Amino acid sequence: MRIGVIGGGAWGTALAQVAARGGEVLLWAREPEVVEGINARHENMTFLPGVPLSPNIRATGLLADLAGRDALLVVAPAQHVGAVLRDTPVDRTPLVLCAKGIEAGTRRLVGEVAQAVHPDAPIAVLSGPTFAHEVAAGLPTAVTLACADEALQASLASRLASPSFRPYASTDVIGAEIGGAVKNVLAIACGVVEGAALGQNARAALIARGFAEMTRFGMARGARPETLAGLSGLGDLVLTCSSTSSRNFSLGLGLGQGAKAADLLADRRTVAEGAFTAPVLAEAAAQADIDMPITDAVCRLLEGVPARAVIDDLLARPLRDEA
Ligand SMILES: NC(=O)c1ccc[n+]([C@@H]2O[C@H](COP(=O)([O-])OP(=O)(O)OC[C@H]3O[C@@H](n4cnc5c(N)ncnc54)[C@H](O)[C@@H]3O)[C@@H](O)[C@H]2O)c1
Ligand SMILES: O=P(O)(O)OC[C@H](O)CO
Repeated sequence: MRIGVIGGGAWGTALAQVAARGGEVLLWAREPEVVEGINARHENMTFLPGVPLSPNIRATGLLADLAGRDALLVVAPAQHVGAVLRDTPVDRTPLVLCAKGIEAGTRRLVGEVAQAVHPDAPIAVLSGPTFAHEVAAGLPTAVTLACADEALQASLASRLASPSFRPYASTDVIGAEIGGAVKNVLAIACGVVEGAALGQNARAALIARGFAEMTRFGMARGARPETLAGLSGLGDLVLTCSSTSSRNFSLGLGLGQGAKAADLLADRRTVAEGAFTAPVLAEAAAQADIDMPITDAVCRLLEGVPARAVIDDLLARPLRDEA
C-alpha cells in the first residue's frame, strides 16, 4: 500500500515516520522549507525538530503528486481539510482522517467535510492519545482506527502497525471523530485549572464532568459509548488534560494565568484545535439542547472574559444529578 500524507505539521510528519516503517511514503507539506528539509536533511525543523526521519519519506509541495497513492492520511488542521482536499487528486482513494476538530460555519466533522468533497472515497478515522514527538521517537502508542469497511480497516491497520504503534479496530467512525474533537476543548479547560492553581481535585472533577459532556454530545450524534470510553475519547482526554506537551492544555494554562486569548493565539505557527472547535461545538450543542457548561466556559475565556469570573460562574451553577 503506497501511502501519501497530506500535511507536514508535527502529526503528519510523525505519521509519515510510522508509515515509512512499511515502505516509501510521500508527504505533502505547505511550507517549502519543510519540503526542502525533509528531502535534503531528513528532518522537519519547523514542526518536529530534532527527530531524524526515515529516508523512506519523500516530501513534495504539489498536491498533484499524490495522484495514484493507495491511501492518503489527511493531517491538515481541521479548518483547512476541505480546502486542501479540493485540490487533491482523490477519486476512490481511501482517506484516513487524522485531524481533530469541527469545521466552523458548517459544523461538520472532518469526515463529513471529506465526504462532501470526495463522495466516492472511503473514509477512515485514526485518533487516540498520540503526542507526535513520542510517536516519531518510536515510543509505544495505541490508537483507534475506525472504518465502516472492515476489510479496508484491516489492511490499513496492518500497513501502519508495528510493535510500537497499535491500531485498534472499530466501525464507529463518528465516535472516533467526536472524542478527538471534544477533548481538545476540554484540554483548554484543564489547562485553565492548572494555570489558576485550582488543584488536583478540580482537574479530576473537570476530566470526569468533561467526559460526561463528551458522552452527551457523542451519543446524541450516534457515537457508541464504548468508543467514547476508549482510546480516541477518554484515552486522549486523559493525555491532553495532563501535560503541557498538549498545545490545547498550554493555551488554557496561559488563560488561567491571566493572559488574553488573542495574545496567546496571535502569531502561533502550531495549531490549538480546541480554540476553533469550542465555539462551533457550543453552537451545535445549543442547537440540539445538549448541556455543555465546560465547553461554554471555554468559549467565554476565548472571548476574553477573565478566568476568575468564568470559574466562579461555573462553580455557582445549580446542583444537579451526576448522571
Ligand atoms: N501534534 C500532535 O501531537 C497531534 C496528534 C494527534 C492529532 N493531531 C492533529 O493533527 C492535525 C494537524 O496538527 P499538527 O500538530 O500536525 O500541526 P502543527 O501544529 O504541527 O502545524 C501546523 C500545520 O498547519 C498547517 N497549516 C497552516 N495553515 C494552513 C492552511 N491555510 N492550509 C493548510 N494547512 C495549513 C501547516 O502547514 C502545518 O502543517 C490537528 O488537527 C491536530 O489536532 C496532532
Ligand atoms: O497538542 P494537542 O493539544 O493538539 O494534542 C495533541 C494530540 O491530539 C494528543 O493526542
